[in-house]
Formats: sequence, structure tokens, C-alpha cells
Amino acid sequence: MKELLQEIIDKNRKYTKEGNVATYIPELKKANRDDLGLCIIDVNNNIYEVGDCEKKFTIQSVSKPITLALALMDNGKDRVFSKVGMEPSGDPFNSIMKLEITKPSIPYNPMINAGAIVITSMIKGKNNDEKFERMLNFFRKLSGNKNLDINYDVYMSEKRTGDRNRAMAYLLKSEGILQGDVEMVLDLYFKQCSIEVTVKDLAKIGLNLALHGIDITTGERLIDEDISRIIKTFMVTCGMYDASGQFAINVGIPSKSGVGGGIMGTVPNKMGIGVFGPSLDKKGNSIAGVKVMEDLSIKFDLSIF
Ligand SMILES: NC(=O)CC[C@H](N)C(=O)O
Repeated sequence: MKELLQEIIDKNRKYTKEGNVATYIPELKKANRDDLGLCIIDVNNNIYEVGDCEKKFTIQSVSKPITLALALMDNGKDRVFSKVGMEPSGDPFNSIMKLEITKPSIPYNPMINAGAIVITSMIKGKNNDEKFERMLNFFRKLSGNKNLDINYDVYMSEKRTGDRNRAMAYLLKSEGILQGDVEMVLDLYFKQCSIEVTVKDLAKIGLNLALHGIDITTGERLIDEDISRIIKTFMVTCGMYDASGQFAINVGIPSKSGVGGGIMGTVPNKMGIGVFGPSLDKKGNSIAGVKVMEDLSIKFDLSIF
């Protein structure tokens, strides 16, 4: 198995030369574009790691389905989906356009920035510290990694430069969709995106989703079954932004990407997948990472469709 995975990494390493690492968050420019790592954890808890699997990177948008799960458990479906929709937007992840032309300005889905920021605002806690602690604990439990924490430099870098997200959040507040102190919500969102992970952490979270919310090592239910189903469905329809349709056809694995270069995949009842390759295409998805996912899907017949 490991040899097959190594072949997939070797074959696709050339694609790390294509595209560019994210630069709009200045600190992300420091990523090494040549990196490519993969981890798979199957339902028997076999862990396979190949390539640059020891590298840490910030989770960025791969955090969105995870905070969505927490917000749904905190608030229930009715409340969450009165503020955020369930439809693919067909627009870039950071688009502001539809917020102005649709009334009420409910973000299309929780996987684009506007929707994710509203979701973050729904995390329960008596102050921001407690909200972040609950969030981080949830990420730690799902990844089985007690040491997960934020990359402070990336967090500060995005906090300093995240004016587009700031603009969206203020617009959402003015429309009554987002509640609370906007700067506090954004601070929590920037922290959430700056949580530092490895491909193994993503594979473990993916495995927990593949097992419908049950942790394989502890037997503990971490996510309600129904919520785990909702999360995976969003990953299929919106997880790769405005490339989700193409990805569903070519790969067919519920997945979520982030501008740090990570992709988390979850194959129901089979495995969790973590991939890292920081050079991105124009839509913000890892170019080599998507190629690796395509090869995995074909080689192991993983498409859910
Ligand atoms: N696509 C992404 O990974 C975007 C996350 C990033 N923190 C942002 O809000 O712009």
C-alpha cells in the first residue's frame, strides 16, 4: 500500500511547479512550493504517510466544515440554516457579490468565507477566549492531536490584512445576519484558519467523518450522525469552491480544500485522507493535491458516485 502511495506522490510531484502559493495573506508566501505530502488512515486504523508528511501548515478553509459541525451541535439546524444557505454559489470563495444582490443577504453556503464567518459567530462561549478554547478542543479531539495550536504569525498576518473578510462581515452585520461584535467574530475566524496541522491530522478528522462521527480509537461519538452527513454533503457540493462540480466528477470524494495547501478527504466507511501541496490554482485549490486525489480515486476506486 505504502509503495502505491509513494508512486502517486512521485508521479505528481511535477505539478508542484504549477500555480502559486497564496500571497494575499503575506505570511503564507513563506510556504515551500515543492512540498507534497499524503496521509491515509483506514477504518482498521492503519496509518500510511508518504512524501512531506511531517510538514505543518495552516488549516485555513479546511476548518470550515469542522466549525460548521460545532455550530450545528451548539445551535441546531433550524437556527444555523436561517442565517446561512445550502446551495453552491458558483463564485470564488472570497466573493462579496451575491451578498448585495440577494435579499436577505444570507450567504449561499458555509464553505465560502461569508458563510463561514457567520458560522464562526454562532460558536457558543461566554467570551472569545472560551469560544476559541471550545473550538480548539473540538479540533484536538477530532484529530486526536492534543498539541494542535495556532500559528501566531499567520494569525496576525491575516488579522492585519483581512480587509475583504472584514468588509463582508460588516455588511452581514448591517443586514442583521451576523450578530455580536464584528471584530471579535473576525478575530475568532482568523484564529480558526490559523490552526496548524499535518496531513495526518486532516486524515484523522476525515476518518471520523467517514465513520459518521465516531472516533475509532476511543469509540466516543464526537459528531452527531446526522450532522456528519450534512458536513459530507457540503464537502461534495461546495468543498472545492467553484471547482466542486469538476472535482465531484473527476474524484468523487467528499473533500475540503484550504489556501494553506491542505485538502481533507473522507471516504464513507473506508478512510480519511490528508494531502498537502501549497501551490494553488486560480480557484485556491492545491494543484498537485487535486492530482493526487484524482489518482487515489482511480487507483482505489473511491468515488462515492
Ligand atoms: N480558501 C481559504 O482557505 C480561505 C481562508 C482564509 N483564511 C480567508 O479567509 O481568506
